[in-house]
Amino acid sequence: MVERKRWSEAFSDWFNEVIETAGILDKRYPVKGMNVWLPYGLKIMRNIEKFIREEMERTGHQEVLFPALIPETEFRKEAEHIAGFEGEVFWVTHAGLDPLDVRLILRPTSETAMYSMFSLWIRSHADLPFKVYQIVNVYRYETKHTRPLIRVREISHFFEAHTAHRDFEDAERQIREDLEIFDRLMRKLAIAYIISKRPEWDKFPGAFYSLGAEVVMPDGRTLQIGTMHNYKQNFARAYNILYETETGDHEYVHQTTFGMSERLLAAVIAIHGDDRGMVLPPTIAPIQVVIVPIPKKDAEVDVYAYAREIAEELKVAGIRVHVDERDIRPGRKFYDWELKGVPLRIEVGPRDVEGKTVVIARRDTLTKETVKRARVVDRVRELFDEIMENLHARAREWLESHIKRVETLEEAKEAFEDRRGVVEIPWCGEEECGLRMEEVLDAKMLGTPYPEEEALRLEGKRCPVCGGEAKFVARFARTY
Ligand SMILES: Nc1ncnc2c1ncn2[C@@H]1O[C@H](COS(=O)(=O)NC(=O)[C@@H](N)CS)[C@@H](O)[C@H]1O
Ligand SMILES: [Zn+2]
Repeated sequence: MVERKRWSEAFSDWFNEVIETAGILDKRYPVKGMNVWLPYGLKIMRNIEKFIREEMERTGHQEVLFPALIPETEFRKEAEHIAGFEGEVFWVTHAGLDPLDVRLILRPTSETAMYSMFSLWIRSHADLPFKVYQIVNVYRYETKHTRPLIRVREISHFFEAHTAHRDFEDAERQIREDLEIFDRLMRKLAIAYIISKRPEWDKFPGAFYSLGAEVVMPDGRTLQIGTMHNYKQNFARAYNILYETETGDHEYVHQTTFGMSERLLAAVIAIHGDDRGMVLPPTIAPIQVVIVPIPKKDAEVDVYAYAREIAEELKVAGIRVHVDERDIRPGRKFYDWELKGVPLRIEVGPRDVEGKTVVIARRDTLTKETVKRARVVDRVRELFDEIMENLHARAREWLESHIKRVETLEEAKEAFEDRRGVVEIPWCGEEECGLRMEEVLDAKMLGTPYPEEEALRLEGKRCPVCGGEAKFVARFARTY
């Protein structure tokens, strides 16, 4: 197994270098926190979005597209939401030379753009459940250290699903559906994750509760790669979103949202990558198989024709394949495609042409095997499945080896010094004890495991701050 770069000083350098050299983003754009998507990176992101759209289709969410500019009057309707985002929005104050009479904000997320329209669109129980989503760029004036894909000021692939329901129970059903959608998506990316219910003091502004999905990055810090929020009727009251019930009464709808972004790609790059660069799951790789002809001078066989014939057969089989005919050394080609994370490389030399064989090299295990020409398509497909299994197993092993259950703050501090990751501590549930633990550990409380039943084994356990009976397991981590 190739030694992975683990710790922050190596990992963040590795990450920034891969983003640049593998052709994902160009960070030289002259606005801080805003980057240019390069063709290869954009193709990967589009493949991820394809799976998101499939899930939206499967679960009856309709795609919409809202304006990016929101009038201040709309933005200021829900008190908690304003408080949460006021310091994070970009303002548009002029059109041409004229100051605007109503200032506009660039959407940081689209609740305040959508919900006045929901109020016009939703009239009756027959309109519910109402389920829409969009994948757009949103803008947040992040003041912490910006990082490509991870913490940007223009989130260029912001997925936001917004739903409305007749009651709390149906909104809860939607949250369960979001968790299932997310789990199916994570399987496609071979990513292992945990879901935590955010503490009261760290919910999404305007939410009744928030769930966060976290992965553990190679430097041991966690990255939030998805969130689901139950808003109850908080926004419906502020935006007057009412529906007529079967008995003719009028009720405020219950709402939820579900959000993800290009952080999904950050997680794929970070978690599956190794010292040679990216390792892409075949599900989202723009090129799934690269064929490298290896000519020998004065050998009369034509390795290029053989390579093209194999490429054609793979293409017809629906596999994304590329023949690298550049006039450079094969070793240089191997380097380039390994950096770009292409899951399989097929090498063909004169001996392969004569023997009707090919050599297939796996990117995830860096192993090679010789395969009969006639078996190429079948073997490639088998290897894709093996690679997905292997990547998912490695991701799960990594995650599970970075979650530690302790009983005291001292043990927690040791755990963080040792390998960071997620530390689970018994907790009484009182806010001041939670905040105290964050302070002592210099870490954020991710929340409590969700669904709760997974986490018990608390009998007799005490809160390490107040000594009170522990009712919850609290998760802490150093986060991005
Ligand atoms: N600055 C950022 N850069 C990249 N991704 C981000 C950034 N801020 C948030 N995200 C991602 O966007 C997801 C949704 O953002 S959020 O604030 O948690 N939730 C919302 O905005 C809700 N309205 C759901 S759409 C987060 O889970 C996180 O994965
Ligand atoms: Zn306590």
